[in-house]
Amino acid sequence: MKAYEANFDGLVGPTHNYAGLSLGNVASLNNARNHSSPKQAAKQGLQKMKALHDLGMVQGVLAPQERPDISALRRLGFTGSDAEVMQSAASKAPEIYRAVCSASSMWTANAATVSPSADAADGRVHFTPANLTNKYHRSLEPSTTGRILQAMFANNQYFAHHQHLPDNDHFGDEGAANHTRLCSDYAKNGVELFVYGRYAFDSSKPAPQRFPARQTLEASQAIARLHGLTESNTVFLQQNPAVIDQGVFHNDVIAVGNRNVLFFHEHAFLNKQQGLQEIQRKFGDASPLHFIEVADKQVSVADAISTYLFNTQLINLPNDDMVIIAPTECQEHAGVYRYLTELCQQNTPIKEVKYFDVKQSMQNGGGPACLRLRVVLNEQERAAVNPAVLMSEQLFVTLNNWVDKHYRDRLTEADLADPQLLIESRTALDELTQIMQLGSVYSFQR
Ligand SMILES: NCCC[C@H](NC(=O)CCC(=O)O)C(=O)O
Repeated sequence: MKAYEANFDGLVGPTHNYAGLSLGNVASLNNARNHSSPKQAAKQGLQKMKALHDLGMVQGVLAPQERPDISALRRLGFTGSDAEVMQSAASKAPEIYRAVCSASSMWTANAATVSPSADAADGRVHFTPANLTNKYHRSLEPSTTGRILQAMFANNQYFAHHQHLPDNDHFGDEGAANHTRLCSDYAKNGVELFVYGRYAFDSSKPAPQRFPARQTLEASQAIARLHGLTESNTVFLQQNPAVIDQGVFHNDVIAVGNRNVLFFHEHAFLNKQQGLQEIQRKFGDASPLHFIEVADKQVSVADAISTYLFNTQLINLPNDDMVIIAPTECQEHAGVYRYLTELCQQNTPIKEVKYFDVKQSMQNGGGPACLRLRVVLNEQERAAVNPAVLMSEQLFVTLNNWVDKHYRDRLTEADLADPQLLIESRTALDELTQIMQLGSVYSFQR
């Protein structure tokens, strides 16, 4: 049976803002406290989704989360009406308040790890929401993410949903941002590559010194067990601690894979040669595997981080050409633009680059690849997906109108404490759950 790679992009939420919450993420810290435009951010995301849909891809939408997260504040001892909770947290604990306002669920590469049915022992598609323990603002996401995924992939004949890993740094898990799958054909058994930043239970092993490693080996191994993967279709590779210390907070800032291509920077991995050999051995030789390695003298790690050359989507169009979906920052950087232009003329499956403006997201360290969760689906599985979450001409128009109706053009830190913002956000999400037929996934609806 034919299988497709579907991309589920995060719809940017109404509180999108720049709060400088992510130590180790250069863009997040550099843009801290700038004003944002939630409306523009949501529309940039919708444009990318619609463009991929128009290219003939299966494109879906993942709903945003409820922010500010009032239940998180109540759990921390803030009391009174919702407006009182907001205002007392904003004045007494502004750093906590900013965290509970983050629209960070927009980066759905961190929503979950997904294994296709062709790889899993029980022949189902497996989902494990990421616990995102390393950053408080992101640790608020997994339970709601789980509910949203269950509402989208509701048929347990085809879809298996796991609880997120234990909420502890030992099992720090950042989802698909540290996971990529190589295969000769989406429908066939592939090699799932898990990239981790450190060992949780062995402090003698290499680890970054300056910035946190968000993903542990033990978390990646647990996901592989839960999904029923085997030794022969998994590879665990350590990220180079030196690049984490330069600002590569997820592997998808320095490497991306699709089908028979792994595109990565020279300094991405520790024990690179050994790792690549293992990938090649497990991939087999039924079809050619392309390792496209970018040397530091071609593009430095710093330039990779500022342009997000590797936070690109590698997709196969229906005619089977492989295309790179890149942020316009790559086009604006002379060296990276030259590299990409030359890449398309070489003898690799990559034939073309398409550039998209996702600046509102980029300014928080999220490129095109951060904005999407990949789910490989065969025809039966695809037919079992909640149809209201799949992009179409109609859904594109509906969601643009919905954004126009509910979103602000401009948001500053002071605006986050406005009780009206909570009302606007809940009104918008309540309507969205009807549009996307999700049921009552948010706390305020339960
Ligand atoms: N995959 C991209 C994730 C980007 C995300 N940024 C943030 O949460 C920044 C939020 C802020 O600083 O307002 C992160 O670092 O996890």
